[in-house]
Amino acid sequence: MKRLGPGSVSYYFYHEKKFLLIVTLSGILYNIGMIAGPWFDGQLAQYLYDIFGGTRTASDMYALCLCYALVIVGVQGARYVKRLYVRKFANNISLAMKDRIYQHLVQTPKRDMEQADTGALMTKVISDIDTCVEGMRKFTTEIFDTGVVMMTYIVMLLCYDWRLTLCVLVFPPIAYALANSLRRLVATTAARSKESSGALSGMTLDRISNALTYRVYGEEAVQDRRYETYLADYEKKMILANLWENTLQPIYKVIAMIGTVLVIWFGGHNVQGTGWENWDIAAFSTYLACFIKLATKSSHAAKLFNAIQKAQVSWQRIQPHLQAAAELRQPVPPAAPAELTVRHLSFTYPGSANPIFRDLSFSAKPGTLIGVTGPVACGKSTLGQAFLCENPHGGQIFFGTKELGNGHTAPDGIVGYCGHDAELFAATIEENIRLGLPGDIGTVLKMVCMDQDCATFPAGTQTPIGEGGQRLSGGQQARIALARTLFHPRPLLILDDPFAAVDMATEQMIFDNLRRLGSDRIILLLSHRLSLFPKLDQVIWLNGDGTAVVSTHEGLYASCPAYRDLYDLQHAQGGAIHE
Ligand SMILES: Nc1ncnc2c1ncn2[C@@H]1O[C@H](COP(=O)(O)OP(=O)(O)OP(=O)(O)O)[C@@H](O)[C@H]1O
Repeated sequence: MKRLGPGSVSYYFYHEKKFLLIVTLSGILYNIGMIAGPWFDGQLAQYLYDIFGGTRTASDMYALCLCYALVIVGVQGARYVKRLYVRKFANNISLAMKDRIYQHLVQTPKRDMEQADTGALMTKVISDIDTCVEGMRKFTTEIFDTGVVMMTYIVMLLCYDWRLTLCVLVFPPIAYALANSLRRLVATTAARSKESSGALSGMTLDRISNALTYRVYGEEAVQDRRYETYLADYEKKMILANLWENTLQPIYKVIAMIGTVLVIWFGGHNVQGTGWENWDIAAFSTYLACFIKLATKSSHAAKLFNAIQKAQVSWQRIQPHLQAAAELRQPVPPAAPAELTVRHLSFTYPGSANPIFRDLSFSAKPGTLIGVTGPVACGKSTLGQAFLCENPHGGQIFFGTKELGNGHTAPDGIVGYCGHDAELFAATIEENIRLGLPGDIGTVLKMVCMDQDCATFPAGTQTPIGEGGQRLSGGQQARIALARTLFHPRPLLILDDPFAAVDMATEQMIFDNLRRLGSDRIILLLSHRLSLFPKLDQVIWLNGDGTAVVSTHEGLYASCPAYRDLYDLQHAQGGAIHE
């Protein structure tokens, strides 16, 4: 049997089976109890008639009222339980879905996330989950509130007068049919309003994050006008969506209620003894009350159709995220040092005809420091990220006998990565470095020459650094990010321009520390600053046209004019030390 996964709706129903059982039992109790209302209403009318006629006393009426009150308490108690657990059921599903979506989004390759409009994506996904869960909640509730209760009402009406019931039951299906025929329109307008809401969120995020740039370059008025157009579009689409969703409700109700005229006409004949059945006042009142409740319920069915249709549309959009998040990665302990072998590695960005690099092969033993450089935008960062395997690459990367495959293999305990972006978060320095790993961070702080900076902070390593590390200088941010990479033991380190924001003396000190630390590690140093390259064991020069040269500093200096020119230029400016 196929196992239910988070990419299937049934999975969520199945996981909440306990709450569903409680909802089912209390729902059946409540809805069967609902027919007691019309029955008691009819009896009350009859008792009143009998009291005036002298065949009953006031104490009979009191007893009936007491019974009615007790039944109401029981029925409403069941309703309370049903509603409470239906909410719990919906909340749990919403939490489970949001958790999975969150897991998926944080696993999405960073470049993909940057290319997607993150604000719009988040708004759409979260509101799609809400719509979807609302549809599931309504479906669950209405099975009882509409399905079971309508069946009980129909059975009761048939018992009172089956011919009249067949006549009056013609109208509610007309209301259903109308609601059903309009559900696509309702879903489409709702989907458009959601898209517009997502675009507005993206625009808001952009306006806030780039506020300074817009202000400095006098772009504020232009951006504000742009924002206004998004706002106006959102307003228009929201109004349209609400219009289709809510204004048709009274029309459904009127159609479903047309049968009331027949009930009064033919029911009156039944009471007079000239109709299909012989009724007393109680029967007439019960039948009328029951039919009105049935018609009201019928008009609610439109809301159910709309909710389910919208939920289906939302489900189709979030399902791939939920499905993809099904295979969650678990962190594993650091791998042992091993040899790195890269064979015929190639990478081309999706949609591009030109590879960033192709047929790149090299190997390195533990303790090797490899420099990667080349002209501006030659693909250094792209090569570094190939080891994270976030995007599919051609060729093979072996670490020992393990192939770093295409797909998400980053937490395999092999690769440590320090990217261009420090990716610091609003927490203390220590928390940013640790990321949950126990141990003393003092050593790595010394290694990245950050220990003295920390000593000057008011709370030392416990100092909160703000969102993105905004309370630190660029150089401090870069060193904290490097400290984090070094603190988490990995045998293969990819360091993307880690010295870009530090002075040359600090760069030298950190490098010497790296050399000591790297005695059993392989370190790839991606940089356009060549001052340290003479000290590296291997250098990879990316030409920027997809080709590359793998050699040493001396080898490249002798054979690659572009490398030599760049090195000499930096050396002349005091940026490189040729040994
Ligand atoms: N997500 C992407 N999709 C398509 N092309 C991309 C993407 N990211 C980068 N590129 C392109 O790939 C090329 C290499 O980019 P990359 O960032 O790897 O170069 P780099 O050598 O690290 O750059 P720099 O010299 O600025 O440090 C560039 O031409 C860039 O425009």
